[in-house]
Order: sequence, then C-alpha cells, then structure tokens
Amino acid sequence: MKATIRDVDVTHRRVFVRVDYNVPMKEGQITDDTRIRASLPTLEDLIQRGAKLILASHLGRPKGTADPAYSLAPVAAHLSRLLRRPVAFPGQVAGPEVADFAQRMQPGEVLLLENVRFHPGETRNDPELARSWADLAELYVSDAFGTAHRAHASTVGVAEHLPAYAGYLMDKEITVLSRVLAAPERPFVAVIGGAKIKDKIGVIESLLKKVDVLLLGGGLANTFLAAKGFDVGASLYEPEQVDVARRLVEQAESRGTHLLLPVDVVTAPAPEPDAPREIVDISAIPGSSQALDIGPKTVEHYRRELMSARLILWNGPMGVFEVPPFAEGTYAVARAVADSEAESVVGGGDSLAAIEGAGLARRISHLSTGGGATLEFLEGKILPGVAVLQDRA
Ligand SMILES: Nc1ncnc2c1ncn2[C@@H]1O[C@H](COP(=O)(O)OP(=O)(O)O)[C@@H](O)[C@H]1O
Ligand SMILES: O=C(OP(=O)(O)O)[C@H](O)COP(=O)(O)O
Repeated sequence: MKATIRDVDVTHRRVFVRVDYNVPMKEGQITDDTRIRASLPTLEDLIQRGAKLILASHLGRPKGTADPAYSLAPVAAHLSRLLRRPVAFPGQVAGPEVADFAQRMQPGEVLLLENVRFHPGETRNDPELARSWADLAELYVSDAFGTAHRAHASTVGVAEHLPAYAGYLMDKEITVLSRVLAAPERPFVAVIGGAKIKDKIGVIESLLKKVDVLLLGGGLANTFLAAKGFDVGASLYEPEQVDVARRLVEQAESRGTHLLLPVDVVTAPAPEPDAPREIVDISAIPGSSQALDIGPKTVEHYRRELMSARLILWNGPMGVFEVPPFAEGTYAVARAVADSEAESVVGGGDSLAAIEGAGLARRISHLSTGGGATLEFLEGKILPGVAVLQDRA
C-alpha cells in the first residue's frame, strides 16, 4: 500500500504534483480532457487543505526543446476553468523565475510549469533538473499513473528528494489494478485488441495465467489466426510473431484457459470508408482482402462470454474502429462490457475513445487513465513512478 495525500499534513506547504496531462489536441484545442478531470479530486483536496500547488506534466514527445505546438498553455487555461480559480502559467519548465514564483505562493494557489519535456534533462532523469524541482517544494505527489512506467526527472528523480505520496487517481489505479491481478472475481474475462502484437505479448502471456477466458480481436488476432494455420490474405499480421502466438495458444490449452479468436471477420481491400465490405468465415478470407473488424458471429460469442463474466478487463479495439464501417465490433464489445453486471476495467486510448463515443463511460466500473502504464502494471512489472512513492506506515 502506498501512502496517499490523506496520510500527510499539506497545510501551507508547497507540493510538487506530477500529473499526466498528455491529452489529445487538435489545432491547439483539447479534444478529450479525461486525464485533466481525473486529477481534480487530488487538486481540489490539496487546495481545500491550504497547500500551494506546483503542477508538472509532459505533453507529446517534443525532443528536449521548446516547441509551441506542445505548449501546456491551453491546458493551463482549461484547468483554470475546471478548478474555477486562476492557474499561473509562467511558460517555463524551471529556473529562477519559477523558483521566485514558488517562494511567493499563497495557500490554495496553483502554478503549472511548461511541458517538462521541453527540457532535455526530463527524459534522461537529469539529477540537476530533479534537484531544482525538489528545491521548489516540500512534498511530492504523483497522480501521473499514465506516465508511471517512465523513469524520468519529474516522475522519479524529484521524488527521490522529497517525501513522496500518491494522489487519489494514482491510489485508485493501483488499488483497482492490483485487485484485478491478485484476487480477481471469476469468471475473469479479458479482451485484448489493437494492432501491435509485439507490445502486447507480455500482457497476453501474463493474463493467460490469470483469466478464465481471453478474447482476442483487432490486428493482433490475425497473427494468432495465422499461427493456427488460417490464410489471413492481405491482413495486417506479424509473420515474425507467429511462433510466439503458437506458443501462447499451446500455453492456453495446457492451462485450460479459453483463448477465443474470431470465427468470422469483416474484410475489405483497404480500411477506407467506401471500400466494398464482406463478412467472411476466417477460413475464407480472400487473398487480396484485409480482415478489418470482427464479424457478427464473433461478436455474439464474445458478448456471451462477457455477459457471464464477474470481472472484465478490456484493452484495444476489435478492428479499425476509426473508420466507421469497421467500428461495429469494437462498439459491440463496448456495449457488452457496459451491459454486463461484471466489474469492468477498461484501459488504453482507443478503448476509452470507443466507450466515450458510445456514451457508456458511466457504466464502466474503472476507466484507467493509463495505456502503456496499465499494460505494464498488468504484466506484473514494478512501475518506477509507483516504486518511488512511500509505502504506507
Ligand atoms: N484488423 C486490423 N487491421 C489493421 N489495423 C487494426 C486492426 N484492428 C485494429 N487496428 C488498429 O489498431 C490501432 C490500435 O492499436 P494499438 O496501438 O495496438 O492499440 P491501443 O491504442 O489500444 O494501445 C487502431 O488504430 C486500429 O485502427
Ligand atoms: O499517453 C501516455 O501513454 P499511453 O499512450 O500509453 O497512454 C503517457 O502520457 C506516456 O507518454 P509517453 O509514451 O510519451 O511516455
């Protein structure tokens, strides 16, 4: 158990709060503010208890230099509206001006630093940068679960110099995901989709040891279909991962875990809105076609499994859901997860987008703000940004 901000007196103290405001933006506008809203319980509590908040986040992957396209200025403005109070934005990551401002802060005041990745020291966990941030504050709080798999100056380096606590979002993510790993309600059904099988091998392998049923969809299911000897035509699949997929299929069989693959798919020559679609059995994928979504029979099978689950974990879309004709499988899974009486945990940007897009967010027990971080946590890895936080006495 990690110590949280509940365990510490924050009154009149300067608190360096690492948040994950790496939100999607289009032409300077925030298109989804879930991650910002998810940090509000922590921020509001700290403000109400008279702390002075110095917030830090990254946005995108600028290469260690200031790049206006990745400025957190729009985030500061949006946060100020959500908190209904001013958010100071000096436009700098560190330096004397920031230090001066921090010294003069009053209880309840909020300061947001500029994108920490504008500084080359952030991603290489530069000790001097970490020290300079630690000098700004008396306490460190992390609510940046989505970035906890990165050992950077703002997620690890600075925390090593200060008493370090979990915020409410961090605490909730750790608590829910730990419970999923340690003592899952059964039947435990996991749904894994998306494109990059290589990124998800680890989590699939680890889940096979824990779940009762594993449902696979999306591009990565094609590699499993190929491993089972099906001809996947022109579909996206990873030939060099076929052996790994075969090994996982064998592992599932020997453990008695039900590993379900699509039985039918929606195919087209290309993932384009007006491409001619065809629903085919997986044994009849035309050589020039791509499998771009799971088919209706597969949806029915997967829905049945989900409806009888007691715990559901979902990560990754069932097809190219950004292109409407190939979105039905993903939305059908989203509805089944919402309709099920199981406790449900959904993570990953695309799955969350499908849940939000279908207006189902309120019917999911836990929407994880992490993508890569959630997967690594579920693989059983110790995340550096979690390890650095104090254990509860
Ligand atoms: N059958 C498929 N063929 C090609 N691409 C697919 C297929 N199914 C899903 N995808 C693509 O996978 C992408 C998401 O993959 P990935 O990054 O692995 O998942 P996540 O974003 O959940 O981590 C989406 O952009 C989607 O279009
Ligand atoms: O959005 C994030 O990761 P995610 O896309 O895996 O959820 C985090 O903010 C981490 O960002 P990074 O992968 O650039 O280190």
